[in-house]
Amino acid sequence: VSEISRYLVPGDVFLLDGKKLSLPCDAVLIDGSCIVNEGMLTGESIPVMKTLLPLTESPEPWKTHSMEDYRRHVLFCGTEVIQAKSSGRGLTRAVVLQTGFNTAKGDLVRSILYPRPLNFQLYRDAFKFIVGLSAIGVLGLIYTICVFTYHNVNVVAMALLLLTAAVPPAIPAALTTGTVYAQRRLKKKKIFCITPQRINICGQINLVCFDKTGTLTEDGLDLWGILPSEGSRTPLPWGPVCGAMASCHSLVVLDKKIQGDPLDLKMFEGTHWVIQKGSDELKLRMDLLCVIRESNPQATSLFPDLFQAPVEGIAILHQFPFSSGLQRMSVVSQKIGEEQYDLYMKGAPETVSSFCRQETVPSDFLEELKTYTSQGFRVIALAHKSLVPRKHNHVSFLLPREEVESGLEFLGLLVMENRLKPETKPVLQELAAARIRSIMVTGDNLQTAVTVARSADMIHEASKVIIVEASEPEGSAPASIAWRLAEGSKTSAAAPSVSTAKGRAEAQERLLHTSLFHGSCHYHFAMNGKSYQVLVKHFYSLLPKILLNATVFARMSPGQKSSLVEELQKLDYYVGMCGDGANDCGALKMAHAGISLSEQEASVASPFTSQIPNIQCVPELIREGRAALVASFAVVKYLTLYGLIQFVGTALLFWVSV
Ligand SMILES: Nc1ncnc2c1ncn2[C@@H]1O[C@H](COP(=O)(O)OP(=O)(O)OP(=O)(O)O)[C@@H](O)[C@H]1O
Repeated sequence: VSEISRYLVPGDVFLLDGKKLSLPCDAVLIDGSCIVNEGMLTGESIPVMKTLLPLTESPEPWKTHSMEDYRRHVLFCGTEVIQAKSSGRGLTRAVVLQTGFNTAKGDLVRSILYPRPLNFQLYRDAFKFIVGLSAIGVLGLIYTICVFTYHNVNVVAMALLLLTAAVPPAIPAALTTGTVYAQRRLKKKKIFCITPQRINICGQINLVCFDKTGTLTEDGLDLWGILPSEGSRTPLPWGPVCGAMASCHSLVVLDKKIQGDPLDLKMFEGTHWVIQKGSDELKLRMDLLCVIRESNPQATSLFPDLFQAPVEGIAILHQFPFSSGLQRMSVVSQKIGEEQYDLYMKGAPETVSSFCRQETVPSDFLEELKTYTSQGFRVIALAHKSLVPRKHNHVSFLLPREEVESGLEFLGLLVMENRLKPETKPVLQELAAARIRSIMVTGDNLQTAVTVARSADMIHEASKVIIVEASEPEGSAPASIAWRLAEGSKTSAAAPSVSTAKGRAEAQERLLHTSLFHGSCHYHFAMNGKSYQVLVKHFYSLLPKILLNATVFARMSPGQKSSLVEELQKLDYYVGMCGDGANDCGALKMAHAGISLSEQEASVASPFTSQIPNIQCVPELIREGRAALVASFAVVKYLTLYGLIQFVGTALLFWVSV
């Protein structure tokens, strides 16, 4: 494809033969599936699975899907196809959608050539300042014309001399000198920048939003435990839970190494199974990925029950990939040598439980979830369904996702450790000491996020956390907001002791009112994406007051993350955003200074990219921004003073000399 890429036009069909390929255009997959590295686009270097566009009646099926759905079927220009798998009907095929500047890569080049105009006070003031100087220059011009016309001398050259003395032409250059040197220093610290004008803005940042997983906490979370919904808890016997852990992931084998989402990786490692390609021996097509039991004697002796599985392996027939918006992923799989198909789902516990038959969800599900999230664990739920072979034959996985993902059986919870990176706490303390606000914006559970924020010192031990729960209007009831103190918040000693439930509720309400409106104690608001959405829609006038003290935003979708950054900017904050994943892209672009933690040198995702995967880059960038700002300002002051002295001196000379 690369040789003929300049001949490609939208509508052309091309074949992918499985070799590595850097895509020359945006294309939609119509047959087979691909594994792609989209680091250039998202800053995230984990391989992403692209599936074929489902068949629909619509003449333009890609337009009927949401952006999130659409991305799962589109191969973007500039990204790299690592593997292409056919669907058994010949080679993998894709249709060209866009070429040249209209593609994703074109977007990157365009964002470098024509960055988004900056609405920065410094640049606005610099413009006003130059207009002021020009006015002085024009006065000088009039003065010279008057003086020299009176004495009948060559006016033009002299008049221009005075005009240019007042407006130093080097001012724009002076404004960029600081940034050029700062950019060089940042590069040495492995922080890359595609829009150098933003470096000056970094000096003004007074609020930084942080993503949690992979940014504040470690990416490779260790599997802490499994909590099956029924049966004995240790050791884990073969069954659907084991099947889900072995097959419900989007891991791939590249260069003999298993790669993919760190969460998937840890979960799969917990099973001690291995990934292998289909083979004649297994009576499976070569392009199918399967997970099989490993005959590792050491592991077998450690986990005897795990290895007494009545199945040889599981073939993964189809994947419905994970997306932050949906908060879940599922796979259709088949036990090797059996006719039956299985659907396994994993994702956020609240989301997964909503797809399950309610009788299969344990009655203490919410309490168990709270127990683990309040200790700061990351909790994932698993679910399963057997697909009836008669009805769901070999094309079962081509059925719409919603149809397959229904009436599931709840299997249990996976509990993963959420360890803070060693650099997180000192950096957050440094920012707090510099009076720069830190906010956590995450897709994870609210209680987990609050606990992590407390352990990272984002919320001080003595501070209260007030959970804001806003609900949509229901029937005749209008939209409402409820406030409640989060678990672990110390109630004030001054709080009156009330024994009745009603009295206690009233006392708590009074306490909240006092803390909120009379500033008697330090408090932080925390809310989830749903409540944030309701506040934006129904309580917009209250939003600024809440945002001024909100520190934790959990279960935020990518769209809500960028909307939050925009709302904070409306409050005149200079907002920095530091994130690592594809779900942060919108917010990274929206912020005054978006910093993506990525192995890539540049991505369309954000103006700054730090190759060192921790938040130490944030104070570095603010420091360099301030240095650049101060240097630029000092040079501008020097040049202006120099120009004005020259202006006055020349004007006096003109007066004296003629
Ligand atoms: N690979 C995955 N498979 C299934 N569910 C997942 C997977 N990764 C995350 N989840 C679930 O979806 C939720 C949202 O994920 P998302 O990637 O948006 O945010 P996050 O990784 O939890 O946090 P952050 O926004 O801080 O990176 C997670 O809290 C988790 O419950």
